[in-house]
Amino acid sequence: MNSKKGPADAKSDEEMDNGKGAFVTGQYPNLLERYGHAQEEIEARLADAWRRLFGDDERTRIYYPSGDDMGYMLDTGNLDVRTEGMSYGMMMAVQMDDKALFDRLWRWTWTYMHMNEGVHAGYFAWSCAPDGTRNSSGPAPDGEEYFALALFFAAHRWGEGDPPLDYAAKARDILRACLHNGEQGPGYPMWNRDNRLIKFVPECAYSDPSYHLPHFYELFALWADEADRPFWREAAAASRAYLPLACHPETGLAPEYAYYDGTPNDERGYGHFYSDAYRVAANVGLEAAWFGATPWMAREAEAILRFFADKDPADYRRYRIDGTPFEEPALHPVGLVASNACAALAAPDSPHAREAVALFWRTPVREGERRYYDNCLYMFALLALSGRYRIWMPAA
Ligand SMILES: O[C@@H]1[C@@H](O)[C@H](O[C@@H]2CO[C@@H](O[C@@H]3CO[C@@H](O)[C@H](O)[C@H]3O)[C@H](O)[C@H]2O)OC[C@H]1O
Repeated sequence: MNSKKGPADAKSDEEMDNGKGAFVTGQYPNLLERYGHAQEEIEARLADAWRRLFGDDERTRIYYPSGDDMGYMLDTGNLDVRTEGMSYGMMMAVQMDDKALFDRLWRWTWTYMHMNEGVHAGYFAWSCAPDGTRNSSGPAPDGEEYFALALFFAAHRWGEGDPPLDYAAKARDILRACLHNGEQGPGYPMWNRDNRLIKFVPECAYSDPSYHLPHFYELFALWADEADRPFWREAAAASRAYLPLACHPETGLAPEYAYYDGTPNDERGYGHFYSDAYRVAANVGLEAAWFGATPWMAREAEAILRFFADKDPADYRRYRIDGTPFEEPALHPVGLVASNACAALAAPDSPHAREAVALFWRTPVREGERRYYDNCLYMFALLALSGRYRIWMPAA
């Protein structure tokens, strides 16, 4: 891996796709400051959002302590606990250097969600009730990928502890299951071993564009089992090649689910730009902050920013990826505002980047029943736009 190459030094798409690995910048753009906010103001906003999400404000909280040493993130709209939310909470906690919170979330996850046996052994049940009862024995791969990276970062910030706080060992176990389940008995890998694309669920043959995190896979290529490192490097390249196929060239919108050739998958009625898909903009933004933007990433960010520039969040809808609106309103407009703002990291000079970030800055965290997903995307956006969403490397 090369180092000290900043986001300004945009790489060609080929350079990112050649399987040789991306660049660690070691520097994180603070777009909020660049766009005129004082550092104290930014810190205050971060602290306030953190309090609202993880404190005891019943209007905005999404975290609930449980017993002496556990806690969970509640999907307040569905009244369940999801691997998505638990892994997001862990990623937020490690970025904010809150080990106590991280450990509470991980203990809950390990106790109630981790599966030791059955066809999905080594994975985590994607949805549980707040008392820990499983609602499903199936996993959702976006949880596993976030768990793995959050655990590596925890190991690098705080060191390995006793099981289950042996973070890096657990991260490697998860990634091993993700690639090798099914090789010696029943089960399915979470990545298609031939095309190297992440699946929507292990037993299906299609993908969810918002699950593609090439910037995570570059780091798995450094820290996973040695034998699997080449796969992770290739998975990063495969995802970078896949996203341009899945995202509409004019609007930048991705469908929730897509086939391996990128075409929207309407089989289950989710081949449109809806909740899951909002994360593509945030992912592109974070990848740009970490490793720089390829020309495609900059074009993709510009397209999304342009598409939403003349739209009022109160009127956000479900859209076909060509931009045709449905009557149905967006379920998570605050999350969409937040993710769109992140896209500015890949195109900071685009004419709509400042407006998107200003809109986010004017938007408060969400209150009410549907707040969980919005507020997760909100916190990630605040971290990314302030240069506080970072790669934690192993101590030298
Ligand atoms: O069928 C399930 C499938 O639903 C599950 O996917 C997880 C849940 O949906 C995704 O995020 C949701 C986006 O919409 C918001 O309204 C929800 O609050 C979010 O949770 C999430 O990324 C997936 O992990 O995966 C397993 C399948 O069996």
